[in-house]
Parts: sequence; C-alpha cells; structure tokens
Amino acid sequence: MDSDSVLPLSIQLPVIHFSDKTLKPGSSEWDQVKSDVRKALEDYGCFEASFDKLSMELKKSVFEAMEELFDLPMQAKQRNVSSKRLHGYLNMSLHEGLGVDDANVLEKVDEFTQQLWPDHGNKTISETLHKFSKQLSEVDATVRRMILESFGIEKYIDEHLNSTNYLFRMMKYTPADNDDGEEPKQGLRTHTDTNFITILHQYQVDGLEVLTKDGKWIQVKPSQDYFLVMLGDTLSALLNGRLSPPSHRVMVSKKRYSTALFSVPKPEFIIDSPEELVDEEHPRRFKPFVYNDYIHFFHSEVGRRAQSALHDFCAI
Ligand SMILES: O=C(O)CCC(=O)C(=O)O
Ligand SMILES: [Fe+2]
Repeated sequence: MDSDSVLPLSIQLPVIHFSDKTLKPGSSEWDQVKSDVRKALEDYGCFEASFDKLSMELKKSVFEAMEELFDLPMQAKQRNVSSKRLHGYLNMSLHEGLGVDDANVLEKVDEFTQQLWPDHGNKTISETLHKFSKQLSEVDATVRRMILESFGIEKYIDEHLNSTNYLFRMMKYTPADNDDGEEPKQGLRTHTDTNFITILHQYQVDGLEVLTKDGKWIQVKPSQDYFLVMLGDTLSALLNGRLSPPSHRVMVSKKRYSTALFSVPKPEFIIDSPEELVDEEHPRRFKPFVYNDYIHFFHSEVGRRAQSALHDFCAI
C-alpha cells in the first residue's frame, strides 16, 4: 500500500465510552478509561468517543443551527470576524467555516449571533451552541486531566486546565459545481491541529481521514454517537513529545457539515514541558513558546511547507 491508500472501512480507531454515572476521578472506571485514552493516543493520537451527556436532540439542534447559519447571505456570514487568525468566517474553495470564540460562555455566543443578526441576535441558536460547547468543554477537561494523570504530573492539572480558552467552529463542505458522487476532492489539506485537544463531530456524511503512524489513511465513519478526540501540537509539546498529534485531512464528495471544539492555549501561557517529563531517556525536545508565536509560524510560507511545523518552530 502506498501512503495515499485508504484502509477498508472495517478498520476502526479505538472507541472509548465516557459514562456520566461511573466516571469519577479515583474510581476504577476512571482508571480504566484513563489507561484506554493513553493507549489510544500512543497508538493513533486520537480516538472515537461517546458521551452519555450529549443527547441526540442537542446534536440535531446543532445541525439545524448550522444549516440556518450557512444559508445566511454572504454579507451576514462575513460579519463573523475575529482578531484571531482562523477564528472568524472563512471561505475557501470547497470549505466554509464560522467560529465562536469562548463558546462555553453564553454572553460570547450571544455576541456571535448578534454579529450575524445585528437587530436581535438569535437566542435559540445561541443557547444550542453554548450548551453543546459547554458539554464538550467538560469532556475536553476530563480527557486532559486523564492525560496529565497518566504521566504522573497531577500537580500541574489545575494550572493546565486554567490555561485554555475554547473555540467552537462549524464547517460546511460543498463539492465543486455540485458534482455530488464524483471522485472525492481535498476539502481541507493534510495538517495537525495546533491547539491542545480537538473534539470533532461529523454530521452523517463522511470525509474525515486520519493518517496512521505507518502512513495509511483511515476513513473516520460518521456516527450519531461518536466524536473524534484528537491531540494537537501544543499538548504534544507540553508532554515533551511523548504523544504525537495525528495528521488528518478532509475529502469531499458530498455536501457535508462538521463541528469542532478546540481547547486553545491562552495568549500569555508559556508552553514548556514539566521537568518530570524530561530525563536521560527523554531529553527535552522543545524550547518554551507562546501559542501566538507558533500560530504565526504555522501559517507562514515556511510553516505551511514543513513536515512538522512544531518541530521546525521549536525543536531543540
Ligand atoms: O471537518 C472536519 O471533519 C475536520 C476539520 C479539521 O480538521 C479542522 O478544522 O482542523
Ligand atoms: Fe484539524
């Protein structure tokens, strides 16, 4: 198989269930899930996850909200601006995206709907997107807590969890000239995410592909029940490269919607591996950095061409 081959659909990423009832830090269920998370991230840098918390009804409401949002006139969507790169409205050839900064905070989501509907906002959509982002942000915190615990660096958990903001993005992919069913085209280039953790959901239509360590593409099947939880560059750097972020891309052959909640380091936070993760066997791999400088490099000509932008930016 060459590096462009896609594995048969029957090959699956690890699936992990997060139960509301039994998953409490310190419980045996917690320890089991923690070890599954660690193993999946070591093997693939990501896993599929289901959560009791997120109801079918809420996912359906998010999908309907997206349809309504992307159906707005271009002028309205273009009012979704952000001072941060790739956090506002984006329109590329096969891909459109809308972004909500601090989507776990209701007033911030209200600001977003107010941008699009300046007269009155959209209370229903605000509440839907806020509820969804808030619940996913709690999952993100659980996963990051488990990862730090699994490396024995519990003492940094509070500081680490406080070091993030949440960005919620909605994506719509439209095949060129409505050529539904034709040969898939690349809707999003191969990349790793720059942030800490990403929690993705595909709404009915597939397209997301993840690269395995041995260079094979896995198609991630869409499912109402599953989210893809994925490691980003910055968490990998914080962990002294002990876990690696997976490369992924989106192939488009049909109209497709997806959402992602990104935990993003706060601008002032310095990303530096704790000394506990550095020893003879694991020498320090990255210089300390702040996220904005990395983002700047990632989007530069050199960063875009790099095999690993993180490595080129701050490897020792
Ligand atoms: O649309 C998707 O499924 C993936 C989006 C993605 O990888 C990203 O926004 O970083
Ligand atoms: Fe991504």
